[in-house]
Amino acid sequence: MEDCKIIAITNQKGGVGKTTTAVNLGVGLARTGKKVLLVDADPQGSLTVSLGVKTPDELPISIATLMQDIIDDKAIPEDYGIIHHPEGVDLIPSNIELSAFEVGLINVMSREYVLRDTLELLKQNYDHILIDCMPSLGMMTINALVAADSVMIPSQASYLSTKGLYLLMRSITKVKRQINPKLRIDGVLLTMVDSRTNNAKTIINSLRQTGDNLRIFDAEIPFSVRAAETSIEGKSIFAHDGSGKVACAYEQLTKEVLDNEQRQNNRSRSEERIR
Ligand SMILES: Nc1ncnc2c1ncn2[C@@H]1O[C@H](COP(=O)(O)OP(=O)(O)OP(=O)(O)O)[C@@H](O)[C@H]1O
Ligand SMILES: [Mg+2]
Repeated sequence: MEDCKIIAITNQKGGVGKTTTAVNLGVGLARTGKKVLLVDADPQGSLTVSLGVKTPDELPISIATLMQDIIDDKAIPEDYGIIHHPEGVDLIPSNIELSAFEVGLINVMSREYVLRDTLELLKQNYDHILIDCMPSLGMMTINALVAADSVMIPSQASYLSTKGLYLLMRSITKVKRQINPKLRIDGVLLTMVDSRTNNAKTIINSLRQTGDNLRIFDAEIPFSVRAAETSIEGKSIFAHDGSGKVACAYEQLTKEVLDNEQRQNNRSRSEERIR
C-alpha cells in the first residue's frame, strides 16, 4: 500500500482525550474501509486496555520488544506481536516495560529514529498508523514525532494554556527543523467540550496568540459519560453508543481527516507537476 499516513496523537498534558481519540478515530477510519494500525506509545498501556486487553503487563510482546529488536538488528516476523481487534483495527500494545525501555534509549545510537525504523517495516500493510503518545515530551514522544507525517493535538478547551501549547510547539518545531522536515501539524482537536461553558472564541483567540496559526478541527468532541464507559468495555464508541453525539463527532473527525488528506495529496501532486 503506498502512502501510509502516520499521525502522532500527542499532548504532554494528561487526560485530555488522546487515547480515546486514538481508539475512535482508528475505528472510524477502519469503518470507511481503511487499514489501520494503532500504536500504544504509553507505558500506562491505556490504549491497549481500551482495546480489550485486561492485563497488558502480562503480554509477552509489546512496542518495547519490537523497538528493542530493531535496535538489536533482529528480523521481526510478519504480524509479530500485533493484536487484531474485532472492530477492524490492529494494535501494537504497550505495557510498563516501555518505561525502562525509554530510559535505556538514552544510550542507543540514533535513539530518535527507533520507532520510525520499526514502523517502516509495517507501513506497507496499512493506510493509517495512529500513535497514542504518553503525557510527556520525553524520548518516546520525540520518537513518535520523528516517525509521524503529522500531529494531532487533542485538548480540553479549559486546558488550552498558552504555556503548555508553547512547550509542545517548541518540541514539534525542533523535531521538524532537525530531523523530520515533512512533519505537519494537522491541528488541535477540542475534546470533552461542554457546550454550556465552552467559549470557543476565547480559546481560538488565545491559540492565535501563540503565533503559530494553529488549525482547530471543525469537529469537536462533546463531553459524555458514554465516552468514558467505552474504555472499560474494550470497545469503540461506535460499538458502545453508535447513535450518540460522541460517535457522531468522531465520525465527523474521521471525515475531516480524510478530506484534509485528500487536499494534501492533491496539493503535492500539483506541486510535482509544476516541478
Ligand atoms: N468526550 C469525553 N467525554 C467524557 N469523558 C471522556 C471523553 N473522552 C475521554 N474521556 C475520559 O477522560 C479520561 C481521559 O481520557 P483519555 O485517557 O483518552 O486521555 P489521555 O490524554 O489519553 O490521558 P493520558 O494523558 O493519561 O494518556 C478517560 O477516563 C476517558 O474515558
Ligand atoms: Mg492516554
